[in-house]
Amino acid sequence: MSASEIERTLVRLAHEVVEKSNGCEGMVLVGIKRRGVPLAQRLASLISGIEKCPVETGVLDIQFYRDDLSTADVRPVVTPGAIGCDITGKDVVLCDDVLYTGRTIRAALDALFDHGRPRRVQLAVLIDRGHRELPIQATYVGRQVPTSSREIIEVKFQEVDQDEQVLLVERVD
Ligand SMILES: O=P(O)(O)OC[C@H]1O[C@H](OP(=O)(O)OP(=O)(O)O)[C@H](O)[C@@H]1O
Ligand SMILES: O=c1cc[nH]c(=O)[nH]1
Repeated sequence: MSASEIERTLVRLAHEVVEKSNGCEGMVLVGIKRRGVPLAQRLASLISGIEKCPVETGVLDIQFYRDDLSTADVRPVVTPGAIGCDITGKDVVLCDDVLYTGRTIRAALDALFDHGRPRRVQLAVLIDRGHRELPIQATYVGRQVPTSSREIIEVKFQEVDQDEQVLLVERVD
């Protein structure tokens, strides 16, 4: 995906979030580090522009220790720290760049509920590449990309990578 395709996709996702949520009252977009954070901030800004109301954002810091991208033996490590917003009673939209096995989102849900009790939690991802290992599904998907387990989706955002594109690359062992 080029920068303009990413932009168009985010505009569509923002409209979908507003439509499904019937506005943005009580909404908090929580980004998963690293690239979920700019995703949440950009969507919040777009939603805010559509609805003419402020939209809060937060951050969850979840990192994985894993030897490769396909094994089930991964350990999510949630970095304790402020999420940066109050989520109790709120309509939380978790945001991440890629949805793959679903393990990051499972860890994110655990971490989220350590911070409070949201009214509802939805999930927005830029890319769903399949290969789920847990029963997790995104509410909002930018693009479904069928992949083989030898392939990797590389999302590059200006804020993190000083580049803006999505690539499908072959994994090198
Ligand atoms: O569904 P899963 O199998 O958990 O994979 C998805 C996660 O993998 C990527 O993060 P990564 O671990 O590569 O960290 P990074 O974004 O900090 O590079 C991506 O940003 C998602 O958070
Ligand atoms: O292909 C993948 C799988 C997990 N996370 C990514 O960023 N890309």
